[in-house]
Amino acid sequence: MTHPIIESLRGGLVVSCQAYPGEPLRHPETMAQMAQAAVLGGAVGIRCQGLADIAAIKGQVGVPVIGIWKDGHEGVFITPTLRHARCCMTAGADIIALDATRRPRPDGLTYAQNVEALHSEGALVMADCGSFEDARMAVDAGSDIISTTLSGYTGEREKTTGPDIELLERMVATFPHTPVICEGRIHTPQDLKLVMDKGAWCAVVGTAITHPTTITSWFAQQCK
Ligand SMILES: CC(=O)N[C@H](C=O)[C@@H](O)[C@H](O)[C@H](O)COP(=O)(O)O
Repeated sequence: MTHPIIESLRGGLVVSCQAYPGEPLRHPETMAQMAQAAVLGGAVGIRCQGLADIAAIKGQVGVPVIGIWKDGHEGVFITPTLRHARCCMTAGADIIALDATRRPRPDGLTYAQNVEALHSEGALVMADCGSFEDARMAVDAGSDIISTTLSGYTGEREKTTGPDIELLERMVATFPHTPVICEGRIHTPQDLKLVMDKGAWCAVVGTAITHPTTITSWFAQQCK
C-alpha cells in the first residue's frame, strides 16, 4: 500500500523553494514565505534545501515537505551522507531526498545502506536519479519514490532543454510499482502537463516558480 504522504502527492505539483548562499532571497523566513505562496497557488508539496529552511517551512505549511541538504558542488552533494539525511529528518522533513547515483559517497556507505538505515528509523526516501541505471539501483534498494532530478547533471544523460521525457517514460514503464517524480527543467505549464500525461506520479518545479533572478534573465534576454 502506498504511504498516505506519498499518496497525497499523486497527480499534483510540488514546488521547490531554494536559494543559495550569497543570493538575495537566501533566508529561511523568505523561503517559508515562498512556500506559503506556492501552497496558496495549489502546490501539494514543497521541496527545500538546508536544515534551517526545512524547519522554517515545516512551521508554516501543512503539505508534505521533501527535505534535502546540499553540501558541496562536486560529485555526490544532495544529502550525501546518512548524517545529512538524519539531520533533514530531525529538522522535520516528511520525505528525505538523496543523491541516488551509483557514484561513491563521502561516508563510504552505499545508497542501499542509506535507505535501509532510514527506513528502520521511519523515514520515506526519494531517490534523485541521473540515469535509468541509477533508477534501477534505487528501486532495488527499496526507495519509496524515484525521480529524474539529476538527469543532465551527472554525465550519464544529455542535459535536455526541458524535462527528460525519455528517461521519465522509461522509468514509468519499467517500474510500475514505484512512484516516479519528474523533476528538472520543467519551465512551463505545458511542460508540466506533458510530464503528467507521460505518467509522472507528480512533478517538482523549482526555478520557473521560485528563482526570480533566473526568470528575470529569461525575460531580459528578449530585450537584447
Ligand atoms: C541538479 C540539482 O542540483 N537540482 C536541485 C535539486 O534540488 C535544484 O537545484 C533544482 O532547482 C530542482 O531540482 C528543481 O529543478 P528546476 O529548478 O530545474 O525546476
